[in-house]
Amino acid sequence: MFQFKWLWHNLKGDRVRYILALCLSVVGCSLTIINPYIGQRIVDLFIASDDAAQRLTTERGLLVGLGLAMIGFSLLRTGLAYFTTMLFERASQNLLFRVRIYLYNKIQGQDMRYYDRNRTGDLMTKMTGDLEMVRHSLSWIIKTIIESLTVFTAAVVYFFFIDAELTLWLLILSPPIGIVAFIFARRVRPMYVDLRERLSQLNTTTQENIAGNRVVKAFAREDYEIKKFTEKSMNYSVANKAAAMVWLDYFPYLEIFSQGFAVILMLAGGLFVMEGRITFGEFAAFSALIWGLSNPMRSIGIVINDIQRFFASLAKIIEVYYANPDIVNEHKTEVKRRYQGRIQFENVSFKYDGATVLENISFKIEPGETIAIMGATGSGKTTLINLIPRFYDVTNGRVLVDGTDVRKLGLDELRCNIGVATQDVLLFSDTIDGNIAYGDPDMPEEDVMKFAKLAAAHDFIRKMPEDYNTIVGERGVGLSGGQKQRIALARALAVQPPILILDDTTSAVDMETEEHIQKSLRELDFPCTKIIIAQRVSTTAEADRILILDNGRVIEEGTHAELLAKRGYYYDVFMLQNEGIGREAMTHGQK
Ligand SMILES: Nc1ncnc2c1ncn2[C@@H]1O[C@H](COP(=O)(O)OP(=O)(O)OP(=O)(O)O)[C@@H](O)[C@H]1O
Repeated sequence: MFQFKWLWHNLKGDRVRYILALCLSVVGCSLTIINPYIGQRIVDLFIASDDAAQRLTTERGLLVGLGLAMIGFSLLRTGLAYFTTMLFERASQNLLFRVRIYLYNKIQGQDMRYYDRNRTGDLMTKMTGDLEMVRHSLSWIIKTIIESLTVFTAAVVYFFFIDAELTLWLLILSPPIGIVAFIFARRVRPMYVDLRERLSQLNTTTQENIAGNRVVKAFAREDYEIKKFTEKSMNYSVANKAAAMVWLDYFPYLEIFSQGFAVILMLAGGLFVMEGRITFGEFAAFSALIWGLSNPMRSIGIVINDIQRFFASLAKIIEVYYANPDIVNEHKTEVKRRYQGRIQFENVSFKYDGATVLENISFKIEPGETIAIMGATGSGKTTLINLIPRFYDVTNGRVLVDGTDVRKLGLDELRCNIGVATQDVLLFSDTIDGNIAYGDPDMPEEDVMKFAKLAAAHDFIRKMPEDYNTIVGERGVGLSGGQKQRIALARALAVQPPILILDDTTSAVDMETEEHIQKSLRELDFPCTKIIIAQRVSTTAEADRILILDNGRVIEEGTHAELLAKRGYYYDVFMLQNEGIGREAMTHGQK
């Protein structure tokens, strides 16, 4: 079975430990028949025999020996159980650790499309609850199954040796129990698949709510969110109860059958003792071991439930385990080169799941040039720049960096050559220093400060309680939008990339600060091609060229002056943004 093959594969390094644990479990559980056997001897020799009183004096040594053997085997079994539990725990925890790291690497290695399709809450469930379920299955469920089967088999074999007919009478109950268990398992399985899905929805809602708590508060939608969460929680709870209730449908039958063992033993065994077919001691041995037949039947429901949970969780983990990104680093390089920064788009088109977003785009950027991209919201600006570091691959055409198709460059080399400040600023829960030096953790503090100054962030950082060592909260909590943008800019500059991409990075900063940033960008002390997405004409005016995007097409291209002269989209935006100034100038002119 594929799932077990997968487990076996991932037990690599702990296989010997795990097999040893299974073997010791079998040995330990087989020993359960020894004490009933000793008990049988004691009853037959020293309690039920005609000369029992005499034996107590003549064979006292044997009695003491049997008593000590009972204690000894009990201790041995306890010791084995302790040791095997330890082995199971170690092996399963090691597997959990290995698989978790592997899955984390897998998730890290996925491309943007994967993140578009998978919800964070679902991925978190896979990395936590599902993995823990698999570990639990390995250390507990499989162990329980093996132990139950061993005890059951050992008891049956021992019973056969004592009396085959009485054993067959007892085993009469096994087929109906097997049938009930089979029907139960078939009915409950889809319920656990559904349950797992509901858990993932619950976690997604929780994650989105916590991450988006500011929006919730800003719109005073706490009640709505609580209601939404309660609904998801209720869904999960209802599904859980439904699964538990199914078990209750079958539980009475299994319980009755399990108790039936004791009844059959009492009736048939009693008759056999009266007929002299078995001794009192043998009857006592049956009684002492009958739990070995009934207990596995009792726990069958719990085990089946856990097995279903295990399969539902394992399926989810295997999904991540074998998910392969479309964009992979096929051209790994030993040494990462520094690019010149020449960029070319050649008839590039791009679709998101069938929807065309960019169409036939061609342009060229020479090393060191600054290109501004402007266009209405949703026109495809972010999508366009996402194609340069290969966050997505083109649908048609080519994106070339330094004359080579980006698909033929080493992915890590390519990305190391590009500094990006994204539109949604994400800072890590770390110090400001750690955030700026994210691309190069060994960066000296003076350099961190240098880049903070270039990004106009130094002054406000200085005013923070612990300067550069101030910890910013998750996603940069504690900073204003403009401050976050400036730290993100410093982070992008700090890698001194030959290609710098700024996606609306100065939208939240004031004009004066923007002026400072623009001056810094003009005077960078390393060669750098800059692509700046911006909505403000003040940001784009000084670019070497401006591209205007509309509905995924370049509709205008040229310098500030050229585009103004064209009197197209750029001119309209310019007039709109400078309406006041324009009117004033006209009034002055008329005077
Ligand atoms: N991950 C995605 N999956 C599917 N469609 C997407 C995805 N990201 C963007 N789109 C769609 O692609 C189009 C272009 O989006 P894009 O983010 O590139 O626009 P933009 O010009 O950067 O907009 P803005 O100025 O608002 O940032 C939009 O219609 C958007 O809905």
